[in-house]
Amino acid sequence: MDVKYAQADANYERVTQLVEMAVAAKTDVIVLPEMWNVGYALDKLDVLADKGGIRTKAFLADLARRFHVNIVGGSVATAKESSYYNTSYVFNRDGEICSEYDKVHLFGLMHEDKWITAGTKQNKFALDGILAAGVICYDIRFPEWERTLMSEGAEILFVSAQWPVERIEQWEVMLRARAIENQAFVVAVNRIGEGPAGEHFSGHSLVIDPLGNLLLRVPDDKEGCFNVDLNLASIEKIRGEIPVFSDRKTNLYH
Ligand SMILES: O=C(O)CCC(=O)C(=O)O
Repeated sequence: MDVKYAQADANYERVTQLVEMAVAAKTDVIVLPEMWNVGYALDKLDVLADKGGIRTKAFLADLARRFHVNIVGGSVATAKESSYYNTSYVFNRDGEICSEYDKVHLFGLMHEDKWITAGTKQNKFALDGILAAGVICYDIRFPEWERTLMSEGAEILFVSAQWPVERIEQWEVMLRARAIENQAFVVAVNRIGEGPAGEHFSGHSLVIDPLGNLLLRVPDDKEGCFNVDLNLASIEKIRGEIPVFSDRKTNLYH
């Protein structure tokens, strides 16, 4: 998705169009990018942040219920009490909220930490009975965070991002590593388009299997809806052959 800077109405409308495209392809789970409601309009959050996430929660719940589809709702800028957050909501097919996650690792290079308050909670949920976890953008640089989220049986890691093109090779390498080390599918959605200071986001969304193989690499700068089938049955064999979770020496780690 090309997120329009500081233009909430246009972005909600575009998400509706993209969700309609996705459900036409009989999708089970739809994944959105990071901060899709207003982009990184950090100095305008007093006006633009979604207060209490009320608009986004009603919007995603309605889409999920109406189209009977699970939605990993990327993230949006929210205002909660007297602070701003980079918040992800997950809704199941019945339009019920499964998770609310505030981004934990804030990206100092884009001054996110000056405007946004860091979350303190994990993001784990089940969709159609499948255990999964979610993180946002810079969170992927902290493998101990993904390990924490994935160590109790989660099979899919969802990632939503506004990751700039100049570090897109790092994005791909780290995501493949997160898939291999956690023996899990990684579904990573990155926005396209330009930020307010001329930052370029190339998309390059990825779906990766538990062995690190690419199942999908969306062509750069292409907006749209892209579908992949995940063979979840493969996970049991992979984790059985090389049991990294039970081989951990947690007493030696900090
Ligand atoms: O870690 C990076 O290189 C990019 C992170 C980022 O852009 C973000 O978290 O918003």
